[in-house]
Amino acid sequence: MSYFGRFGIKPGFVWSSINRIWWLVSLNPKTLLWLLPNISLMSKHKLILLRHGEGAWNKENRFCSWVDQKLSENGVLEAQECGRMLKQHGYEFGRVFTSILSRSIQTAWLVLEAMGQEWVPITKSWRLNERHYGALIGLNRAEMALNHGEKQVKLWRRSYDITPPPINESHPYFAEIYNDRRYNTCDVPKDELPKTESLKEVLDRLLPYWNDVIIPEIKCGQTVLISAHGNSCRALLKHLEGISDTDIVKVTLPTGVPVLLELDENLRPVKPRELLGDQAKIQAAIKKVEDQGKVVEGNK
Ligand SMILES: O=C(O)[C@@H](COP(=O)(O)O)OP(=O)(O)O
Repeated sequence: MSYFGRFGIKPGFVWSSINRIWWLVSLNPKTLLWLLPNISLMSKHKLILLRHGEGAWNKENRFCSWVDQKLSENGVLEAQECGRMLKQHGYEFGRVFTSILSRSIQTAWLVLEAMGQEWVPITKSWRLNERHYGALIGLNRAEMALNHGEKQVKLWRRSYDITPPPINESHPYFAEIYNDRRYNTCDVPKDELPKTESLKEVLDRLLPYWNDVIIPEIKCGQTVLISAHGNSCRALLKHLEGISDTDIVKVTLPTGVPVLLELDENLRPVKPRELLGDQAKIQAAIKKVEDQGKVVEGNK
C-alpha cells in the first residue's frame, strides 16, 4: 500500500491535488507564501505514544505481558532521558494515560518528574495493558524459538490475528495475575478479562477507551501522553495510521522512545510517525527487540 493509501487517501486525489496546487502557483507564485503556513496548520494535535522503559523481564527476554514487573535500572534511565528530551522539545502535557501495570505507570512518573510536570493528571486503565500473552507468559523468547522455531515465535509476537494458547489455572503466574486486586477495578467482571489475546483483540478492548476517554481530551486541546506497552501502542498505531494486517508485522517499538503523531482535526495523521531521539540508536534498539525472538547463537 502507498504511503497515502495508509491514511485512506486515493492516489487519484493526491495527483489531482498536486496538479491543482501547481496550477495555482503558476498563476500566482505568491500563492506559495499563503500555502506554506497553512500546510503546517493541518497538524492540529500532537500525541505522544511511549512504550515504557526497559522492564526487569525485558532484560531477561521473558514474555512479561500481564505480570507486574518494575523497570530495570536501565529502564529508569531510559524514562528519565525520555522526559528530559520531551522537556527540551517544549512539550506541555495536559493528560497522561497509562495501563494498570507498574512499568507503564513508573515510566509516566519518571517522565513527568524529569519534565517538572508532576502535577499533570494520570488516568489508568487495564484497556492500555500489554497484550495478554496467555500460556507464553514467563517463557524465554530465545528458548521458545529453539523449541518451536523463530517463525512461530514471530507469528505469536507480531501477527495481527494469531492468538497464543490461553493461560489456565495450572500456569505458574495465573494466581498472581487474577488474584491481584487491581483487576477488581476494571470495567468488566474479572472472569471476563482475557486469558490470551491477539493484537486484533487488544485493539478491540482498547478502542472504546480511545474513543470515549482519550479522544475527548485531545479534542479539548490537551496534549496527551500515552505511556503503555509495545503491543498496546502497536494496536493504536495500526488504527490511527490505517496500517494493514500484513504491514503491522513489521512494526516494532523499542523501550523508552517517544513516538510523535501529528493529527488533523479528525485525528488522522498528517505526516509519518516520528520516533524522537538519536535515529541510529533507535534503529539498533528496534533490532535488539526483534532479535529477542531468535535462537541464541551458541544454542543452535
Ligand atoms: O509482554 C512483553 O514481554 C512485552 C512485549 O513483548 P514482545 O511483543 O516484544 O515479545 O511487552 P512490554 O515490555 O511492552 O510490556
